[in-house]
This record gives sequence, C-alpha cells and structure tokens, in this order.
Amino acid sequence: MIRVDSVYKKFAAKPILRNLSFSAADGQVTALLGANGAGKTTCLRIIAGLLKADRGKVFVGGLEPSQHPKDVRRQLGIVGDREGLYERLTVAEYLSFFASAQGLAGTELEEALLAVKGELELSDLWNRRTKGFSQGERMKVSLARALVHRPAHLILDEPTRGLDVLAARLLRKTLLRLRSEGSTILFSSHIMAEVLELSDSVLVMADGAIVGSGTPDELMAQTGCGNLEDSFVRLAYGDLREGSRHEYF
Ligand SMILES: Nc1ncnc2c1ncn2[C@@H]1O[C@H](COP(=O)(O)OP(=O)(O)OP(=O)(O)O)[C@@H](O)[C@H]1O
Repeated sequence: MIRVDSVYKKFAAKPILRNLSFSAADGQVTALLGANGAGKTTCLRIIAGLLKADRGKVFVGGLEPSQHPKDVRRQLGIVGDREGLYERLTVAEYLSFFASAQGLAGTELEEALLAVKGELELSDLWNRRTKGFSQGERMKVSLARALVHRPAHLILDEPTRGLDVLAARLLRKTLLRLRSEGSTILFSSHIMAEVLELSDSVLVMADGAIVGSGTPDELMAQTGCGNLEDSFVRLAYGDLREGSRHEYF
C-alpha cells in the first residue's frame, strides 16, 4: 500500500500541496487526476523519495522513503517524466545496470532481463544504444527499468504521454497484468478513457488536496454527472462554476 498522510509542500512561498492525504491499495490501480500544475508530479516525487515534504509523511509498503531509502527503492518502480537514459548504453546494458543496482545478480539478473524483454516487446531495441530513441521507445525503456526488479509498488507520471496506439495498449495491458499479480499501481493522467479503463479508484486533486475520491461510478454519483470527465471538471474546478469558466459545464 502507498499512503500519503497530511503532506504539505511549498515552492518558494507558494503552497502546492496542503494537507494532502490518500492511500492506494494493493492489487488496485489508482489514478491521480488534477489540472495542470495541481501538484501531481510533486506528490509522486515525494512518494518516490526524490523530493522532501515540508510536513506530513508518506509510506510505501509501510516504510517511509526518508527513513528507509534503500528498502523503499527495492519495492518501488518509478516511471517519471524526467529520467534520462544513458545514451551510450544499449537497452540491455542500461537495464542490467539498474537491475544490478537493485541487488540482482547472476541467473536472477539474467531471468529478470529476459522477462522484461519479452513482456515489453523490446527485442528490436535490445542491442541498440538509446541515443536517438523516440519518445515511445524511451518510455518503453523507462517502464522496463521500473519493472526489472519486480517491485510491489509502481508509480507512473502520465505514462502514455507521447505513446502511439500500440505502445499505449501494451502499457495498459502490462499495468492490468501487474494489478492481477497484486501490485499497487498509482498513476497520473489527463486521459479520461485511460483512467476509466484502468482504474479501480480515482483521486481528484485541487488546491493541493484531494477533493474527490472513489470508483469512477462513485464519482459520477457524488457529482450527479453522467460521465467521468464532467465529474472531474465539477470536482477540480467546482469553485469556478459561477465565474468566468462556466463554459466548461
Ligand atoms: N522545483 C520547483 N520549483 C518551483 N516550482 C515548482 C517546482 N516543481 C513544481 N513547481 C510548481 O508546482 C506546481 C505543481 O507542479 P506539478 O508538476 O507537481 O504539477 P502537475 O499536477 O504534475 O501538473 P501537469 O499536469 O501540468 O504535469 C506548478 O505550479 C509548478 O510550476
């Protein structure tokens, strides 16, 4: 389970996360929705231990990343928007490097590499240096890197952004398979069809906090809207309903 407990974070003097609390359950896919700049990436980076909260705590499998960085890294896979590939390495070398850093060696390492190669259909890319890779190719390698050590928890920041139809389908299929194996998956997205297809639970962020949560059906029932997008707009921009952005409704 991933748990975020009363997290507060500001940049310069501007609060971005104010008392943010939620949890993402094991064996479920949880979607984090919010307007541009709502703080989704900031939240995911804090969970990943890449950024420190000013106040509050996060737990990954019951452990705080700040207290147990190594253990949390072992049980967490991260697909973010900022990681670079080492362009001089081939995909095989790059993944081998990360798997070794996670403590895999020998046969276990070889088997882990073969597994992601097959699952993510990486054969054509396997022995290519990553320099010049397309966005979709880079995303596939990032996903392989996140999965190679078989983490129990996976966080993904807009994972299908820039992917073509087949690559996005492969990613969704992979997430659903991981869910069926009991993984905890938390991802951010702006694509409602994808959120509907994948998510057991949806969290809507606005003003640095969760303003709505539940299954897509529950959110629709709570807001009285007929589809998830309308429900999201109502929850995330609700206070603007009477203002100049009323055309969104
Ligand atoms: N390192 C930083 N320094 C200053 N401001 C930052 C920093 N990182 C993020 N911010 C600001 O914090 C706010 C939240 O950013 P964040 O990237 O978390 O939003 P997001 O919900 O992921 O947005 P998007 O949907 O556009 O990706 C934005 O206003 C952003 O400009």
